[in-house]
Amino acid sequence: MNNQHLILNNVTKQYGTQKAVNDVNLALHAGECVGLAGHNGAGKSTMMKLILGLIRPSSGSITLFGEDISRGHSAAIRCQMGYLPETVALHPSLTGKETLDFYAKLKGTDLAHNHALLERVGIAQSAHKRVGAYSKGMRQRLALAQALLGEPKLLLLDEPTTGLDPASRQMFYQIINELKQRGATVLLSTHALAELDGHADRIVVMKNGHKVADGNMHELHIQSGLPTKIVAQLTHETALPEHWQVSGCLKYETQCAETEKMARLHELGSLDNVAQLDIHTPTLDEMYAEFLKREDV
Ligand SMILES: Nc1ncnc2c1ncn2[C@@H]1O[C@H](COP(=O)(O)OP(=O)(O)OP(=O)(O)O)[C@@H](O)[C@H]1O
Repeated sequence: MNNQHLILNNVTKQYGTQKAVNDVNLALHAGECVGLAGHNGAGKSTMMKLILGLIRPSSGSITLFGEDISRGHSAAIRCQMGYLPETVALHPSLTGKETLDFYAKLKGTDLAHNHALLERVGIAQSAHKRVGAYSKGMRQRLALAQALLGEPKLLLLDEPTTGLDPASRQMFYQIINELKQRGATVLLSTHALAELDGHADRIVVMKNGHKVADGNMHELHIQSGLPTKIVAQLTHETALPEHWQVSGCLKYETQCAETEKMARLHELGSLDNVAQLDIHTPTLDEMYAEFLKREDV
């Protein structure tokens, strides 16, 4: 069975002379959480709007759940999607429950599930409070509940954790995990890159409308070309190749491409020779900075 929920095939979206999304290819699979990173204006929101069918591609095609949606979505496809926009405008005089009921009616989902949904995002006790009296975190939780209506198979979240406290972020990623386990696909854009480590299965980096990197942490490390640093404290004097530099008493360090790491470790010989070993891989922020330095786009 094809587990690709979404396929973007050479998708470009042009406004006048500017290409907000430029020849992007992307496939998202069932049960996958993909982080979408990029500076302001990189094309992240435009990509989400294209997937949602709010705008149409200037060229290229988009396939969602096996259906070509480049010229519009069917109602059946729309029901399988959930969207949390970057800025959520909720009516301040409605209560949390009334707000969710309103969106459920729009989406045609069963209102009977709404209380459980409010419980799931942790605001059931404030269900009858006016949204105008909610904190920013509570409003974001309510907006997330709205996006979860009807158990969507594809969830698009535009900077969902901005302004959330650590406990709310944790709850948020817990819900994403549950969705993934049920086979849903999550595409999440963020500026808080470090947060994606451990939560996103893959990260896509956008620059000036182009996709400049795509992969899991290990693949991004290889794509970035940044070195891995290995520091070894040995138990006794050992002859090592000259790319190992002395950095202390019986302490050696070397830098190499990620793909050479295992070969370098083998050079240390038996593990009995090694008292301590530290392997430093670049952080996601360092890799991201490296991708954005590239001048080819
Ligand atoms: N409707 C529009 N008309 C003209 N230009 C647009 C339109 N929408 C987006 N753009 C341009 O397309 C580029 C990409 O914008 P987009 O909103 O997709 O970026 P983004 O990565 O989501 O940025 P941010 O992180 O600031 O939300 C920007 O240069 C923007 O000015």
